[in-house]
Amino acid sequence: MVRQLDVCGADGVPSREQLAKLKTLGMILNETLRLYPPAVATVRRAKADVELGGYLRIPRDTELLIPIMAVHHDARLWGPDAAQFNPARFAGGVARAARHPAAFIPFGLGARMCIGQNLAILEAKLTVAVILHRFEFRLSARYVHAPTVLMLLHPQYGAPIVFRPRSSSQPTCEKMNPLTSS
Ligand code: HEM
Repeated sequence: MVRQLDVCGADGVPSREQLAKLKTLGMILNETLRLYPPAVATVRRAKADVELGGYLRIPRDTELLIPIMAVHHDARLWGPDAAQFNPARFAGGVARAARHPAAFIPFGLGARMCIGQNLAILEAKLTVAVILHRFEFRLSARYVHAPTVLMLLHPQYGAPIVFRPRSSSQPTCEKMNPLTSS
């Protein structure tokens, strides 16, 4: 059961402990994007003949599929627990989470990487914080784990979640709540 994430004190300023909770939330989101990247692959076309790593010659105009999902699940990069949900692997930052600094690529890489990356992460953090401010929740017993791809990765049978309103005696976070602050 997910219970609580107060992200600000009574004065609206996050404490050290609350900042630590936000960092943990970022790690959880990263680990979710690692195991279940919504964009499972991206494509690049070589503008010129190029040699990769000294052993692979790629002729101009070749299209390359970059398998984001496979890179994120590669045990050579992520270690023997690559298939496990372990947000702690991001404790030292994204670049140190795997054996290669560019192993985590849910938003792509380089000049054409996702332009909405920061917005997407901010939205996700705010959404979780606002939900946790008002509800406790847990996965429904009806949930079936069946990630599948239809353009994007998504749960084939949905992700039913059971919400329970939190008691009103909990501390409030009005100043950081974009839905209620003026
Ligand atoms: C979790 C949310 C999102 C994920 C996982 C995601 C993922 C991606 C990926 C993998 C690419 C291709 C990057 C590459 O080939 O290197 C991409 C491109 C792009 N994304 Fe996102 N994206 C997300 C949210 C958003 C949002 C919120 C916006 C806009 C507000 C956005 C706008 C774009 C645009 C415009 C491109 C094309 C960039 C270019 O070609 O220069 N994305 N995204």
